Amino acid sequence: MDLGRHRRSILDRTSEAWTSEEELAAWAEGYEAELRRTGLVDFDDLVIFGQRLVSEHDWVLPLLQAKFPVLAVDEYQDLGVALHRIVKRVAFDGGVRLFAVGDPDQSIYGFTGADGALLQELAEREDVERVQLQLNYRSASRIVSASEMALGEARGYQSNDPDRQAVIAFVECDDGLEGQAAHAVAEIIPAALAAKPGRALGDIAILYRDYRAGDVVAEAVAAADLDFVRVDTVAPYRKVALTNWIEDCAAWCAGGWREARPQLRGLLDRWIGFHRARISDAQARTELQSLTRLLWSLRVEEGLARDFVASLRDGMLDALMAAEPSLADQSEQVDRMSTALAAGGPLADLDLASLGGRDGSPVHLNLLTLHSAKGCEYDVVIMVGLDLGSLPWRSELPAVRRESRRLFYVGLTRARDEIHMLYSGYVDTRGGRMYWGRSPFLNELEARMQEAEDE
Ligand SMILES: Nc1ncnc2c1ncn2[C@@H]1O[C@H](COP(=O)(O)OP(=O)(O)OP(=O)(O)O)[C@@H](O)[C@H]1O
Repeated sequence: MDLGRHRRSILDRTSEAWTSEEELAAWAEGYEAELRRTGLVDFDDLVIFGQRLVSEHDWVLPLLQAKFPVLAVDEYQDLGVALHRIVKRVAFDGGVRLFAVGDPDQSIYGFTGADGALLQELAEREDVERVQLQLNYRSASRIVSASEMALGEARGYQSNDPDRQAVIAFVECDDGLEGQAAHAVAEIIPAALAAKPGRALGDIAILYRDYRAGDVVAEAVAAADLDFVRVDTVAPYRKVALTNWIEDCAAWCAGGWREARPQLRGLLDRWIGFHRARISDAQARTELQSLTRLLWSLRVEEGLARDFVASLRDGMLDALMAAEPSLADQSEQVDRMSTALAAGGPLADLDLASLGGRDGSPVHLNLLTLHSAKGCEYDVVIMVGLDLGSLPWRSELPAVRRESRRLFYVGLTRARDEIHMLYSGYVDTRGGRMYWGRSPFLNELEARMQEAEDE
């Protein structure tokens, strides 16, 4: 167990759980003492202090309730004990109305201390009304059943359109990950594009376990001259509120303004939200007028994303970032965005519409880690690297193995119409090439599908 996880998951410092890990507790306490001495807090502190604030001070509750009468929590399965305790305290002691959504089967952040069982615990309370959704509007029925078989648990999910056709393919490829990526590019993608009129690259995703696999896939996709967006840790910039806002402004300026997609009002509200210091109503009005004028002047049918971002920065954004120290981390991502868009950068040729549509862009193939695919959906999902030693790792403790299985489940449930599972039967490790066979998840899934067909 690492230091961060120890701090995040054990809240009571006098408990046996804290003290029994003597060395870890000493390190954690020494680290925290150093933070306090230098007047710093780290990300874990934000949650730990928040938890202490609401737990130890009753007066905070009515204040929170007055300002936030309703608390909505999405992806509840990703919460750890500290956030869970905050939610319970403000909802059940503080009278804040709670609306929580989640799916324990998609809990894939156990390594950060997240625990899907906390959602179950919440749902089992007598004062909580539990609503279990059963109808799946996303995936064709065979995909819904296959996902349940992959999970190994009957959940009773039904597709809303039982007649929709699906492709579920187990594909063995020579040449490891390179061969799998090459096969996806040369065979699966062209066939998928041809299979449905109007389908575009943006309706297809390639999912992989980590950024190293992402590099291999990106290389194959780039070699075939396909446009793609990559959402993982080596993406050119991270998605933060400011970069999302810039992308949405780009979507609006590239033609979205005609149909109010996105709405200008939302862009303006988010702009005001970036100001941490309180601004007067008059100031806010002036800002909004200037921003509306600026965005209106930046509308173009076609143009380079680079010019747009430069104008937005010169016009207003740089001044905001300079004035708001709280935006420092986000400004760094805006700088990374500008660098990626600059001549010679990986996104140098990106046009405005594509910047606006980088999430769900109709013309860009999506390359994502399984973790970042959560919450997304595509017509066609291609999962690569489904070999033992990659997904799952070879020797995993049972709890880790269960999480790997859920990761596989998350991948499968992203697909609307087609799911392609690629493997080679071996993995390349530091110790050389290991012929451990394909993922046991595939063996089980195929056997269960066969069994169901035979019945
Ligand atoms: N009542 C409905 N009628 C028609 N389509 C719906 C309905 N509810 C959801 N959908 C569609 O089903 C798809 C999945 O919905 P959504 O993304 O909200 O599911 P989710 O539970 O968050 O899924 P996951 O957690 O697996 O990502 C979306 O394309 C959504 O538009």
